[in-house]
Amino acid sequence: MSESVQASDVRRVVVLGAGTMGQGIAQVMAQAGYVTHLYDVDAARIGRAIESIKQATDRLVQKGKMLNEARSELIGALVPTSDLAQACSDVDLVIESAPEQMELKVGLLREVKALAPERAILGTNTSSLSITEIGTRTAAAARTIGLHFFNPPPVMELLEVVRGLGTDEGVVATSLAIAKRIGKTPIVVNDMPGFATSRLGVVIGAEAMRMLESGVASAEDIDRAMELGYRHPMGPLKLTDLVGLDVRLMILEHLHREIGEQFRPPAILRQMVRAGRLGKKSGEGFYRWTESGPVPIAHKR
Ligand SMILES: NC(=O)c1ccc[n+]([C@@H]2O[C@H](COP(=O)([O-])OP(=O)(O)OC[C@H]3O[C@@H](n4cnc5c(N)ncnc54)[C@H](O)[C@@H]3O)[C@@H](O)[C@H]2O)c1
Repeated sequence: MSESVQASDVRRVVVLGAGTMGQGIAQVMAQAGYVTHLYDVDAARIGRAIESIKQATDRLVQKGKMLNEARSELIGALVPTSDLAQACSDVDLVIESAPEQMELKVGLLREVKALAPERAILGTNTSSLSITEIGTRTAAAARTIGLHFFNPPPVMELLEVVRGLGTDEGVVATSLAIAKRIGKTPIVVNDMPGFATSRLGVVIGAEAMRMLESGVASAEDIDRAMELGYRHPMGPLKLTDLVGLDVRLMILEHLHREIGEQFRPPAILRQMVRAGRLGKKSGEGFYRWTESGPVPIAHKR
């Protein structure tokens, strides 16, 4: 295999998946000056994501948090695309942010590997799946790495860099340099299910759901307990709404299989996902999401 790209040579990025996370990641990468192609199987999602980025950055300009010129450069660096081959033809860094399903991610990254130059780093924003498995099954272990962003990516400071068993140390070093360039603070974590963040985060979220199920307190009071009692910036149920209940369910199912009983998904979570109550993105989860923010709702026990 030829050498993977050095951080100073990274110019062109492809973000795969224009959902909750892909949209924010594309914004962050474009803001740092990378030519950022945003791809999704669902073309309508790409258009919506670009529109949301335009609106979000417009608000930043209005609040004086971003210069108009910086916004224009950011928007100019974004390239919406439905043509995967064209997007990958000269890519240096891929950031896959498709749904949390191993088969889907492996299939997509295999396709990308066949289209991209050998120097390209294959990053995945998976919250819990094995980087080692993804790298092995795409036959690209050395240049496969976890680049785990947090929600919302333009605001959250952490980048969890996950090293698979076969990940090249040069690829880790390049990822750390990229993290600095995009203004994030990286941590390096070895590839274990749920890494350092999701493994702890979903335990609190799942326990909060079980407490709601058994009637310990209302959703807002459970959240307040952690916000005011433990200084969490956001309670676990509100955070689950922000992440997406479907995303949290997929992570819990994976960690339940990999680690054990403490990760068994609560019944209320399965039921809400079946009902299409996915949180902020569907308008309702543990809260109803309005223009002015989350509004408490009563939960049947
Ligand atoms: N939601 C969070 O807070 C959060 C935080 C960190 C990491 N993650 C991880 O990020 C990834 C994406 O999560 P999300 O919340 O953005 O999901 P999402 O459902 O909002 O978005 C996923 C997007 O991927 C697209 N997609 C589906 N199949 C595709 C394919 N074959 N090629 C390209 N695009 C495809 C969908 O159309 C959708 O737009 C998951 O791995 C998740 O675990 C999520």
